[in-house]
Amino acid sequence: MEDMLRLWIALAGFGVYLSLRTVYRLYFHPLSHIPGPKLTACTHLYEFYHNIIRPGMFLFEIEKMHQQYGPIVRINPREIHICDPDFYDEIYASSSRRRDKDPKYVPTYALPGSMVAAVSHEQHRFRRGILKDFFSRRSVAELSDSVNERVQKLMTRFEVERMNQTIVSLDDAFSALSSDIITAYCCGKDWDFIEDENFRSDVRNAAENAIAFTHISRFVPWLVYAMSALSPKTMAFIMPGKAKLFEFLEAFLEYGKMESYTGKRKTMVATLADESIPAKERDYYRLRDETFGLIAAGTETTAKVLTAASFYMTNDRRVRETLQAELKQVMPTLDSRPTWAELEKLPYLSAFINECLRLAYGITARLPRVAPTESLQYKEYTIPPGTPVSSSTYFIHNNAYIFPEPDTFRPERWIEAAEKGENLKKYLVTFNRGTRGCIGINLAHLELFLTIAHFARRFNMELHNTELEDFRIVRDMTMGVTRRGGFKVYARLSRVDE
Ligand code: HEM
Repeated sequence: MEDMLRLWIALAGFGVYLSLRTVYRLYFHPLSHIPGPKLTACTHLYEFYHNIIRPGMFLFEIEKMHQQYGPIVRINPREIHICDPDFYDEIYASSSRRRDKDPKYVPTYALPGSMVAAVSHEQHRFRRGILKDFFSRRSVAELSDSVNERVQKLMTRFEVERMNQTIVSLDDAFSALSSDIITAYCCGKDWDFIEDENFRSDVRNAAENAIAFTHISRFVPWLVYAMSALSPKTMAFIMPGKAKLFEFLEAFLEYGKMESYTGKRKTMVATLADESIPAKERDYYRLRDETFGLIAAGTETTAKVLTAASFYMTNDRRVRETLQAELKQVMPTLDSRPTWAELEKLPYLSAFINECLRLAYGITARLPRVAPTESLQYKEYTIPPGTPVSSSTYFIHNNAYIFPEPDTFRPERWIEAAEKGENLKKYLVTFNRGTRGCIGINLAHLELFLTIAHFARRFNMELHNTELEDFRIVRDMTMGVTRRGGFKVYARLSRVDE
């Protein structure tokens, strides 16, 4: 009887706590003046339901909130989403202003030792500073020959598939290419996935595992730390793809610490492990997470844009013919080897790549940033310091005011804007912006220009089991997911006439 009484008192106490918390969140919380549904202001369960029970659907709920409440909404008790492209650079500000990551959001990446998961501005700056020279325009340009070598290897492989009239899974092929490029740059050697019969990529499998856990990791953050410490056997049971990659990485980490890539430049791994770095910033978990993060970030994102490119150049004959006609100017024969700089000067190729970047989105997740010491002012709303604020790429790239008929693939929009003196690129945020934006943007551009140019100059395609609907995003699992998972293109290749 006494136990029952205690239980009732405990339940009543909990009920009072929840009621008081609800009243506080609704009427006294520093964000109580921000528009949005009462339910999202009161509880995280709304997001839990729309991201875990209905995996990856919260992004579309945010879209509905904006339709009802306007450009600024409180999407959960402690977070704001702003759908106004002209406010983007305030949220994702450059180095003169401090931007932290949200500690409640970084478990999404399940890589606590990486730069992408560093919460404070200072820790991030330190981690990014170690590697930033590898990704400067000059360093990446020096990498051109080695990237070109791998692109040519893939083209030779495609030539064999063409002669055999095989149906090629282009997304697997591009994933093999991008993971070989970044692994070699990072660790000093690659897995040679391009030569694998099925373009098998353990990086791709690991990324798929990570995507499946992305929202769960955030709601159950201790899982991330528990997973990091799992024995290889247990990890292999829960996340076979990630376990396999970690297994490979161990050997690569050892190799990368000793070997230099070009003879004059150290590998990224060796640089991360250098004795000048404080010991706790170069332990095994830190090296493993950073390397995994670099390889995963450099693989699926780039491969996704290349896959989209292969589809859009085939889906519209006019696009393909315009692209091929322009490419012939710098690639008079199928064996021509234009430089990156020469390709960048081609207006239609550049416009085509921008349009692929727009509709591939990169990351659809909302990527919150925190201004720790600064109040942000959005119209009449003051956002207090310490508030996580975000603006999803998905909404900016689909903004019909900036990109009329946003669902239509139309490279000409970039050329027309340039002719009118409009800076449309300001609204292309596939790589995010500011201090925490993509470090790999130059490398991604190099890969996109070289691969698309050589592929489009040499091959035409007949699509199989692939249509426009396969490129519509139906879920946000950090990466945008379609009805059949990632972007997939199946095609039979044929040769372009000299
Ligand atoms: C088309 C290809 C790519 C796209 C769309 C893309 C997109 C992005 C985005 C949106 C972010 C911000 C993530 C966040 O805020 O949490 C990011 C960060 C990052 N990206 Fe990329 N990326 C691409 C290619 C690459 C490549 C080739 C690399 C090479 C290693 C790379 C490495 C990274 C790293 C390390 C970060 C974390 C940067 C930081 O926290 O300072 N990315 N990328």
